[in-house]
Amino acid sequence: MDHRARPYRSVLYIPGSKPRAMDKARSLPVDAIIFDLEDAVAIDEKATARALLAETLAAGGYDPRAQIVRINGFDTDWGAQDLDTIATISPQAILLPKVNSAADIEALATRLDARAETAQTTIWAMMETPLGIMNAAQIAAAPRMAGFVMGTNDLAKDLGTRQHADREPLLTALQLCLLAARAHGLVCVDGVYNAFKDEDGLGRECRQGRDMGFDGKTLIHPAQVATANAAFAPSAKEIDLASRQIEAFDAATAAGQGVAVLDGRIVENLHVESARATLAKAAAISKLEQA
Ligand SMILES: CC(C)(COP(=O)(O)OP(=O)(O)OC[C@H]1O[C@@H](n2cnc3c(N)ncnc32)[C@H](O)[C@@H]1OP(=O)(O)O)[C@@H](O)C(=O)NCCC(=O)NCCSC(=O)C[C@H](O)C(=O)O
Ligand SMILES: [Mg+2]
Repeated sequence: MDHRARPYRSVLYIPGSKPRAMDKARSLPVDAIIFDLEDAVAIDEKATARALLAETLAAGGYDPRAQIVRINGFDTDWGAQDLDTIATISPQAILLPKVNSAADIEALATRLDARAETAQTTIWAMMETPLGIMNAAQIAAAPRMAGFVMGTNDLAKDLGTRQHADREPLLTALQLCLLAARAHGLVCVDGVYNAFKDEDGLGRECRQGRDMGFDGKTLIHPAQVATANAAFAPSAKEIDLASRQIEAFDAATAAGQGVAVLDGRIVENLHVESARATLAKAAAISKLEQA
């Protein structure tokens, strides 16, 4: 499936060191999984997590969920070995943490190009450093790029922001990354909500992310999945409006007019494009949930 056509409402991180959690994910209704070898894995567990993850992914059972592996950076003791091990199972996508520039992506792409097993592997970038945010457009345009994941914890740390429920200190960075992702046809998913037992707070942040234009939210616990799936799916009202906009525009076109009027508002070709995208997203979600 084309990476922009598939839903990414819920993108769950799973530590590569936790076999029970990796097993549980085979039955969770998530759109995508990030199998993590980076920050969720303690230093003395890095090697065992890497081997366990390769074995677990080779065993499979995660389709139709999108599967992304977050390796450690190449400036650490583990990044090169992570890639060597994970490459053997032809991963769908590699997520590179703390990306600062297009050169970081090009270096990973060169390593992937050198192996037959990773011919189809795409690259996702963690957008979580001030330099990375400033270089978002060139990173989005780099080879093999398919998606951005906002790393709001690292970003807040580097910026020295205070925590605000409305995330005001982070909004410029979030919007810059969305702009760059959309300009280059990438998926863009929002950062995690750390208080995983606070359903109301998560719901608010998901709605904010959806309003901004994110495709979905990264999650840290299964209890967060339903909230994200609901927030990032087109609502029944949106689906109804989209269908009626298409109908009204088709009728106007048949009558030789370029613009329709529905519920007191104009409907032009660009609105019909959005309406078709809404219906396509709803259909993709329905297909994924039935698979
Ligand atoms: C947050 C947790 C440490 C909580 O763990 P725990 O106390 O074990 O949770 P529960 O007992 O409530 O778990 C219930 C069952 O659910 C399974 N589980 C828990 N978490 C996950 C998960 N992420 N994926 C799949 N399954 C999960 C447990 O195994 C239990 O199963 P069972 O026993 O069979 O019923 C824990 O949730 C956790 O470790 N979460 C992931 C944390 C993580 O990945 N952090 C790194 C990513 S966030 C990040 O790095 C952001 C970014 O880089 C930035 O800068 O912002
Ligand atoms: Mg991070």
